[in-house]
Formats: sequence, structure tokens, C-alpha cells
Amino acid sequence: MSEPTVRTFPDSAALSTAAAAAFVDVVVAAQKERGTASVVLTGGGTGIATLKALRENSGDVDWSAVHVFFGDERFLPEGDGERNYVQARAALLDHVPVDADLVHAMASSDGPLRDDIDVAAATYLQAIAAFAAPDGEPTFDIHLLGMGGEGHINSLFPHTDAVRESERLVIAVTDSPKPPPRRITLTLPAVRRARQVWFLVAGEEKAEAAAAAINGASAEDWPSAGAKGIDETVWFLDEAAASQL
Ligand SMILES: O=C(O)[C@H](O)[C@@H](O)[C@H](O)[C@H](O)COP(=O)(O)O
Repeated sequence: MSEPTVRTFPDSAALSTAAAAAFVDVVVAAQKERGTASVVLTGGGTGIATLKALRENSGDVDWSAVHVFFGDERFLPEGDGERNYVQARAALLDHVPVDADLVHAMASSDGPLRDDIDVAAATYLQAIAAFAAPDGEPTFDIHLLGMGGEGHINSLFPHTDAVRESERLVIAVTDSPKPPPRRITLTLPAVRRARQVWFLVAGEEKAEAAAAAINGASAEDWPSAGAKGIDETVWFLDEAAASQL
């Protein structure tokens, strides 16, 4: 696992522009090397702003050869504007020539898997496993992460079973402290399968959590501390979020 590096920007717009440019570089390099790339998207204001920045300039990315996954999802009806999938479509996916078969949305609460969120989580694991690398271990090129002020990433909140999950890659959460209570999420073991783990974090209310995680706090207390990439772990911060480093 890689140690964190920090990139600081004057504001969140500059942060998103830089993260989008870095995203393009990694995806283009992965496509040159392996033909396809795989990315895990995040919700949240900074994550969605970064997708919008990508829409404006996605360079030489071949969108038809990008597997798109989601780090977590609110278990809500299909078209609900609070779903990360719906927001990612509006910000980016509806505007670039992705292959719909390679966009792996998590289940909705009014779809075929509505009656059993555990089955919905297991089904998402199958979608990831179907994309497994030759050694059977799925690997993502980039996992984008937003972060809450208490350090949560995906739907992994402090002091919960979800953040302690050490084996399963995808789980259902039914008691999220932040609404809605029902969610599906990739776990820390899944995040650690990404070559690049990038935090997109803006605002003073994130400064304490960013400093704790970067300085090696426990994931139990600050879940973001447990998210590390195989090759790189990069914190894209605005000056306010970096103010306690
Ligand atoms: O699942 C959720 O309830 C949110 O999407 C959340 O996880 C969000 O990604 C972070 O709180 C960062 O959000 P901001 O970038 O808007 O601060």
C-alpha cells in the first residue's frame, strides 16, 4: 500500500480541474497498456464537480473502453436525484460516449432487487468479479473518494461494522448514520484494490479529518485513514481542507 501524498489548490474549482486532468492521464495510460481502464466514481459535491470538469475536457480518453463502477450508492428509487448514479450521469456519463454495458450501476430500491439489499450488494460483487483481472483479483485503475467531516468515505462511517469489514468487497449498510439509512458500499478491502486512490476534499469542515487520516489515524476513528492505493494515495485538497496539516 502506498503512503499518502498531498496536492493543495487555492479552491475547489482548481482542485477539480487538476483531478480531472490527472484522471485523463491515468485512463489514457491504462488504455494504452491494457486496452481498457476501470474507474470507481464517488458522489458528493467535489466528486461531482470533478466529473463536470472531466466532461469539459476528457482529452484522449476512449470512453467506450472505460469500466465505470461506483464506490457507494444510496438505496433509493431508480431516478432519485440523490443517487450517485443519477448525479454522475447528469454530470458526465450522459455527455460522453460510454458503453452502457460497461457502466455498472448499483441496484435501486424499486428495481428487481428491491426486496433484499444483501442480494443487491452480492449482485454488485458479481459485476466486479466478472471484470476480475487474470489472477482473479479485481483491480481498479482509479478510485475517487469524497470524504465527510467525520472522515467517512463511500458509506463507511466511523465505529461501524462496515468500516471494520475485512473480507467482503461489497456490503449492504442498513443503519447509515447519514440518511438515507440503506446503502450499498465498497469496503476498505475493495478500495485497496485500486492502483490510484484519490481523495477530492474541499472545505474547512474537512480539515481535522484530512489531517488525522494523512497522519495515520485509525480507520475505526477516521475511515479515510484506511483507504490506500496500491501505487498511489493522493489527497487533492483545497487550502481550507489542508489548513490543519
Ligand atoms: O453518501 C453521501 O451521503 C455523500 O455522498 C457523501 O459520502 C459525500 O460524498 C461526502 O460527504 C463528501 O461530500 P462533499 O464533497 O459534498 O463534501
